[in-house]
Amino acid sequence: MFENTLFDNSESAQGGHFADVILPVPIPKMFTYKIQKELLAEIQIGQRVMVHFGKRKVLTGIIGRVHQKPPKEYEAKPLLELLDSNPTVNPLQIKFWTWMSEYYCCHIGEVMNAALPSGLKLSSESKIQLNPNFDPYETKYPMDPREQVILDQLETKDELSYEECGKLLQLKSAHHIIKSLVAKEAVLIFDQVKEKFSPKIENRIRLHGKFIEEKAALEGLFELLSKKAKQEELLLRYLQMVPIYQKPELNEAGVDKKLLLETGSSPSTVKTMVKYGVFEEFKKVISRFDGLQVDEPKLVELSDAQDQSMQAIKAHFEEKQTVLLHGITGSGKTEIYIKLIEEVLDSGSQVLFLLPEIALTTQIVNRLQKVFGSKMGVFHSKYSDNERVEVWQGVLSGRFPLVVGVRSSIFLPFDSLGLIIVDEEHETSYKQFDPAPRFHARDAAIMLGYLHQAKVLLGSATPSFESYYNARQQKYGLVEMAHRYGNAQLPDFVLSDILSDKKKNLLKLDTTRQLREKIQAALNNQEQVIIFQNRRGYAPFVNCEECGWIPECEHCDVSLTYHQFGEEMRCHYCGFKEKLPKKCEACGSVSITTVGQGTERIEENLSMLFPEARIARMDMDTTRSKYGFQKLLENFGQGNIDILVGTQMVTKGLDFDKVTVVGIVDADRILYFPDYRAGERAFQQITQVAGRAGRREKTGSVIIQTRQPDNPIYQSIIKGDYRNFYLQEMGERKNFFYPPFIKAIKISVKHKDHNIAERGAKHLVNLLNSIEVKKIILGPEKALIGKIKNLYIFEILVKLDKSHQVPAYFKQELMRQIEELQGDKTFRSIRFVVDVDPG
Ligand SMILES: Nc1ncnc2c1ncn2[C@@H]1O[C@H](COP(=O)(O)OP(=O)(O)OP(=O)(O)O)[C@@H](O)[C@H]1O
Ligand SMILES: [Zn+2]
Repeated sequence: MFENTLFDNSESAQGGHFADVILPVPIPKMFTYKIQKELLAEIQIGQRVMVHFGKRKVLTGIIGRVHQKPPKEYEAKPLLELLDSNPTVNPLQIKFWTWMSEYYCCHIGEVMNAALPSGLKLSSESKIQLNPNFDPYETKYPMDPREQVILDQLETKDELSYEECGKLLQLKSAHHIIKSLVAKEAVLIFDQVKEKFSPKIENRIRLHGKFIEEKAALEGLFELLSKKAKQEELLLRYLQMVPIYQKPELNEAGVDKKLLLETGSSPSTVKTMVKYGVFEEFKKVISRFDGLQVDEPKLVELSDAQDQSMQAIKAHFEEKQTVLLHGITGSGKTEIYIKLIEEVLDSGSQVLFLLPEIALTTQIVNRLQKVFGSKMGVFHSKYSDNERVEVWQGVLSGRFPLVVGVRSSIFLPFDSLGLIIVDEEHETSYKQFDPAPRFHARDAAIMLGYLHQAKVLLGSATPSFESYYNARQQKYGLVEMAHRYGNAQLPDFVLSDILSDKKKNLLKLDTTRQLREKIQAALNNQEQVIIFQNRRGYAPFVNCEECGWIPECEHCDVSLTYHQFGEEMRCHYCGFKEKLPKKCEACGSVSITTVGQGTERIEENLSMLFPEARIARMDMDTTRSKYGFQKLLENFGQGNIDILVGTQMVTKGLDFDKVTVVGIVDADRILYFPDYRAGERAFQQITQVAGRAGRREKTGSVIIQTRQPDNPIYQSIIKGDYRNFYLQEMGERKNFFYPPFIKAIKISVKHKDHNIAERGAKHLVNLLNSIEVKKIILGPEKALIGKIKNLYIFEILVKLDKSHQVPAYFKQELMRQIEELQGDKTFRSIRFVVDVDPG
């Protein structure tokens, strides 16, 4: 049984076999449990087990190691139960988790927690409910008496926890009983913290079995119905949809009742035929991935430029693991991805296609779906846990050799990746900020590729400076595409001077004359407009005109954003809400005004300026629902919207024929962010949003509203001069010791007491200074937002020499020092948040 490479047989002591178990909790090590003799033959690395943790808790863990070394500090408890007969997690994944915990300074249990959908992590809090499909009189499975006890109980109670089931049966763990009930489709498991599972259920109709078994019965039926036209028609329709003469087995699954009714029969006809036993009606839980509409695949031929790029990528792959595809907006990178994916799938390997955010998935998923159909699993952040489990199982079973997903899809149980594509690799949403592991999915994907010996393709019109640097250093292959697909031209840029318009009285509701004229022209031609402003809400803050008082959040060091919808002020950091004050709380004046422009106000302004236009807004507030995005984008695509106003969500990946004008309301705001990356980000954001304009025949226009039209960065963007801009910025980064020339680690020290936080941070800096490696330590300094959710925050920035071993050694010492500090009574309750390669 122990062919597994991770099995360690080095030491054989008395006391039998032990398993080191990874538990989903933030503790430094794996916990060791004793393996009962009867489990020994079955146990494998990567299987899920249930174990006792602490006094009362039961948790699901993963077997990480099997050995014969009893733990020194405590007596090993026995495992409670094996949940899997085959491993849920493969050895490559355990290696990947281990790497991630070491690289990003966190615990492997935290990685496990992020990696496994909660549906796979049963705990004493997990619950079961009756499967809505279950009919005690119809089930084909016999139930054993203990199973019956649980089922009886569920007749009167909506739900039972694992613990309750155990008590009911007087068992330490009732898992095997529950497992069997799940297998018999009698119960469903759900996680208490998540909403209860509401399976997707379809009413279906099938012909009664007797007509399938005997042809004569069916002929008899036709005779019987020869005088009942409506019923006969329905029967014929059914036979058209389900060709039982050729394939009798198809009858079992029947057809969706809705579909059958759509062919024109009335519900009462169906009802009558069910009543007389011709048809059977039944319910079926259906997979969320069944029945996805797949259109006819569109055959796409690569252009010469695309073909050359594809050949160049393949040539680089001969020598290098990673290639950066730097292709301008609209150059047609997606079609190249598709061709590469096809080749890798044909060779029998798996492919992972990473996207930064769901906003992007809608259009690309549709495009990929047309080519790859049911081979493709989709994994995004708005999916419910059950859908995640379904994708997980689909990867495990081989149903989905291709997965398109957001950053957490790097954790799926791939075992033979051949290619990983990271689209829009510069995107900041690849970085997870909270909670740990604070990983960057692009960087993690490169490690994942290395573990699988898979190729990694990074794609972007505006590569991150890190990737471009690596490409110029020859670490990655570099392929560049400088022209748009077809005859499409890059858009024309207009730098529209806000101050000069203001002087001339041409500024109306914060729009310059040029922006208004361009929008009007687009509307006249039935073209579409995208307006970008990276602030949601109505106004970024509220202000007393007399004394300058600004309402702030009670729990955070930030001003409250005014949202017109709901007429309230909200904190974007903690969710705190308050009504708009009628009077100033400082001086009592009633002259309260809203200042600045969020997307809500821009939408309102535009509707006053262009009353005939159909305007919609796309930001976090309008896309909360699962299909919020999709609906908005569909509407926009169908031409039901003339102007789309939005936050960074509108800047990425969108590919619509009719967009000819893009307006950037306040470009300067993007530039003046106190961060060494502000320039890089501004270049990326503005280039990306501009890239949505004029992607077909007609050349688009981009209007950048600014107070400083002479700022050289705008010139670089307009000229599309990425390389020069990069070289300039990199000069500064080198001089001032910023990544990629050094490795950065940010440590945030948080506590509800300002003093303790500051003292703890100072103390840590002293300890870190004594670590003997080449480094610069900055801080502690009060964070830019000094308090969030009632915790004061001090930050320490460490800049490390990148040479071999230095960062690894430093991180190890850092974690040790933090652990030691937390041993001190004063500092015990401090939260230390370590962020490696901070965003
Ligand atoms: N070989 C081809 N045949 C037909 N149409 C193509 C081909 N290649 C690209 N296109 C079309 O050109 C447009 C731009 O391509 P695509 O969206 O792949 O660009 P991109 O490089 O991903 O741009 P961005 O970085 O802006 O997202 C799309 O509408 C796409 O359908
Ligand atoms: Zn707050």
